[in-house]
Amino acid sequence: MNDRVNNDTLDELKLEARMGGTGSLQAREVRRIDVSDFEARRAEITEQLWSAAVEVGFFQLVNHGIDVARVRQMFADSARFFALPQDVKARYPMAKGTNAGWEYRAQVRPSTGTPDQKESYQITRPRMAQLWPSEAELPGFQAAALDFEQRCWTLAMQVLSCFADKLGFARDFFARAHAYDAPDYQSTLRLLHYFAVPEGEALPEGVWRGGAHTDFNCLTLLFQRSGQGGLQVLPGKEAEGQAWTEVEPADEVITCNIGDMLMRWSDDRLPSNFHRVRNPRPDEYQGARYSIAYFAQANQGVVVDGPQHRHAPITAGEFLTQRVMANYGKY
Ligand SMILES: O=C(O)CCC(=O)C(=O)O
Ligand SMILES: [Fe+2]
Repeated sequence: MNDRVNNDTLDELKLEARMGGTGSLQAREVRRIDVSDFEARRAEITEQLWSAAVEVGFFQLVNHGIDVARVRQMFADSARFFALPQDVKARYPMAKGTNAGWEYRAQVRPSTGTPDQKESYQITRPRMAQLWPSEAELPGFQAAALDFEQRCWTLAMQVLSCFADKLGFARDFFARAHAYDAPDYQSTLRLLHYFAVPEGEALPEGVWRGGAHTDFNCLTLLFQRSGQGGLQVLPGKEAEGQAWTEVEPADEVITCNIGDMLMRWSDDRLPSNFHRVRNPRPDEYQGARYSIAYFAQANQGVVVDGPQHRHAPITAGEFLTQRVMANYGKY
């Protein structure tokens, strides 16, 4: 590792550690970008995605081609998974650093120092040996999840192809960097379940459903359910101000955010952004919250190197290891 890379990591960690406070709230427009008729409207869509990404760092896709019935089915499958007995889920544990398998109240963000009030099941296709629940435990689950994951990849690659055009890369540059059938593919579909808060109870100060963080990857597609709010975001360029914006959930839209890997790959033109999931207030729906995230992150052996080489080249595999180490001190 050279000095420049080390400094990047330290600066990011310092910033992350400062993000644990409540901050303030600020209404901001969350741009909705219609991606229907994608090939015919590519030029227009590219401009809209690029300006939302550069100016804000998060945005929403509508008419994105993943049918809402399919999204709802995936949420139903996710709920079926999390409803399995604990000892069944425990047969499919996530090994550290693999982004594959089940974890329970385990993720501690540097911003909070306390475990997020959630469980998750992550699917990273090449690492799933022994990690799929059996057909007897959860009929149809594996096939449905794989189908959904592939749809997410296709959509993420469409969005990234627009960024490739603007960055001066070949249009299929990111699709090759995230090659679907490669053994070192490491993009992840993550099912999330945030626990219900018992009626009349409030979680203690400093405990979050999801502590503030940036994502490490290139692009995140985040699916949320109407009525299950709590996501708050901070535009990348305004991180220091700590004025958070609430994102209203809706079944039909996909909230996207830029992650640290694409920030680096774009020579920092596309900012990653902090986000978090707050606890429900006593006057709000306090039941369980489910969300689904697809993290597009380049295959392990691919070298991340921006068009203007602002940062030292690094493989996507090393980059992720470094981010995990910086945040958690171990891999
Ligand atoms: O559940 C959400 O809305 C956000 C999840 C998230 O940010 C993550 O898993 O990285
Ligand atoms: Fe995230």
